[in-house]
Amino acid sequence: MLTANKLGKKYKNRWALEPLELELERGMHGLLGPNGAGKSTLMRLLAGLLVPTTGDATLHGSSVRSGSGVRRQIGYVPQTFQLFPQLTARQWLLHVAHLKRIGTRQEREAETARLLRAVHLEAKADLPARTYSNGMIKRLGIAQALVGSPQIVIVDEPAAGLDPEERVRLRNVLAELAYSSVVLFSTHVLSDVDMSCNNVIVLGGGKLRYKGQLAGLAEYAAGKLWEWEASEHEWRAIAAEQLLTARRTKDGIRCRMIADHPPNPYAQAVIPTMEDGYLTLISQLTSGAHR
Ligand SMILES: Nc1ncnc2c1ncn2[C@@H]1O[C@H](COP(=O)(O)OP(=O)(O)OP(=O)(O)O)[C@@H](O)[C@H]1O
Repeated sequence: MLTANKLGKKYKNRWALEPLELELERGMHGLLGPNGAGKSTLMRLLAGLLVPTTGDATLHGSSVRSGSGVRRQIGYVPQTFQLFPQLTARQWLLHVAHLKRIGTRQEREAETARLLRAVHLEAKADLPARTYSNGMIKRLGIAQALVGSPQIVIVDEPAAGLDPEERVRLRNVLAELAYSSVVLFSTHVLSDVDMSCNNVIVLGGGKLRYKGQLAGLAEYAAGKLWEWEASEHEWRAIAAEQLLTARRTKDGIRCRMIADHPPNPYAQAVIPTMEDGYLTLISQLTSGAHR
């Protein structure tokens, strides 16, 4: 189990991440939060790549910064992943396996073949990386983090810049890993969390705002989500940022809005999704209600 105990990071006088407590068990954990919320800071602290200002992160009781034994149990994939464009995926993974001191050449070759299969890169394994799509490069980034079978896999924004097909492929790769490892990934794509995670962590303004089951996030919007059919005139009178969605229908414009009270007599309360709950929580932060 990966545990954060009063884990926090300050730059000068400002908390990038206020001290928080977390316990991550095997499975998929989504990390959400607006830009600057502290997601990368948290992930780098958990991966042992940043020195915390307070507290520590531990894996089965040992600090993630206590040495190479623990470090080898944590695979980290940064937002942008640099590789040598002339190397093939196979050459790159063999090189990483060598750096991670994986046994004999034969063992390194077997590990490389296993990982190429795991991230579905076998067909392109012997082509230079400069010929790869963004999605393939991300999958290679994940494969290199998996060399040596770490128990913890931390991925910073795996979905960024990928087309929907590659996103699904990558999500499935992570979901397969989560059968046997702790997988933590950050994203701005709520549907990726909705489709693959049971557990979610929400950061906002450097603070932990929510941790728990995905279903619990929807509760933030319970009784606050309204829908109604507006005329074009009414719709134009509502500030765009107040609406979650506005969809043209044959009778007008179907508006969806978060508000403490019905915005008009025709608005009906609707059952919120996890995305509605997340947006409600974040809108409370920006309005100051949850500071
Ligand atoms: N090296 C640093 N020096 C000073 N401030 C930093 C440093 N790294 C991060 N910060 C600040 O800490 C806060 C959290 O940054 P972080 O990168 O963790 O956010 P994030 O949630 O990952 O954002 P994004 O979604 O934009 O990637 C931000 O206000 C950022 O400016």
